[in-house]
Amino acid sequence: MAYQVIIPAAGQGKRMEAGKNKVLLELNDLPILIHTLNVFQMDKACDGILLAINPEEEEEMKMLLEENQITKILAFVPGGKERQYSIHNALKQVKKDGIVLVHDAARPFVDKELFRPLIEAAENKGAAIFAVPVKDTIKKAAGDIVAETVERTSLWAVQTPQAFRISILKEAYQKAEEEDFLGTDDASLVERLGQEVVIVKGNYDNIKLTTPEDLYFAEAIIRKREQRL
Ligand SMILES: Nc1ccn([C@@H]2O[C@H](COP(=O)(O)OP(=O)(O)OP(=O)(O)O)[C@@H](O)[C@H]2O)c(=O)n1
Ligand SMILES: C[C@](O)(CO)[C@H](O)COP(=O)(O)O
Repeated sequence: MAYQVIIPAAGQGKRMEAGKNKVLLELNDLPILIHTLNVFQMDKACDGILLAINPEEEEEMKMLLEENQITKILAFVPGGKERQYSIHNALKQVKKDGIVLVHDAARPFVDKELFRPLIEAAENKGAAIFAVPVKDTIKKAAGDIVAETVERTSLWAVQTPQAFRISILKEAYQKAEEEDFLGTDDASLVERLGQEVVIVKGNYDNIKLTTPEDLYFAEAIIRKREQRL
């Protein structure tokens, strides 16, 4: 059940329109990055964190981690131009075999109590991802004209963490680099090996903070959690 986790945190947050890396924005007086790192800092099964950062933010990030007693960092690695390249830089530092998770720093509400089935699926089948059933109707378009309504029952909105046997993820990233393939998630690289990827149902709270509206949802999720305490 033990795992290492790669956390990409080197984005620019352009869609958040905050003029800075969105994971440095504060939620409830704590940077989004710290909310996310705390999940893994507190998870006994997490052996270590490999954090991909923008080198220009290294000093600020290291100070935040020290202030918040994040002690499980195995490596700080330089982010790349794309999310995939940031993760690849971190993956190169992952030494031992076993299970690795990849989790967006921009998803602070992930529930570690749901990790067990995800990790067990990766241990048994090699690759597993969190996802939730799509709630909206999805259509393909040609320009602004509907081309097709996609049958919804087989559609999932994919999240992170995504969990992999380290050897499989390394092979997938190697192939993607050799073939100059760029995917929007790690599982898409693994699928290109012909590897089965298991879907494990996540929860709708595990949103990726991407656009300004997501911060409203984030405040509501925090309030809901505070009411439970
Ligand atoms: N070159 C990149 C791009 C993204 N990320 C990280 O990958 C996660 C998911 O990416 P996304 O939500 O797209 O973040 P940004 O790239 O910052 O957002 P935008 O596309 O709006 O700039 C985030 O935690 C982000 O920090 C990264 O480490 N390196
Ligand atoms: C990996 C991911 O979070 C799964 O939904 C998503 O694809 C990341 O997309 P982004 O545009 O890099 O945020």
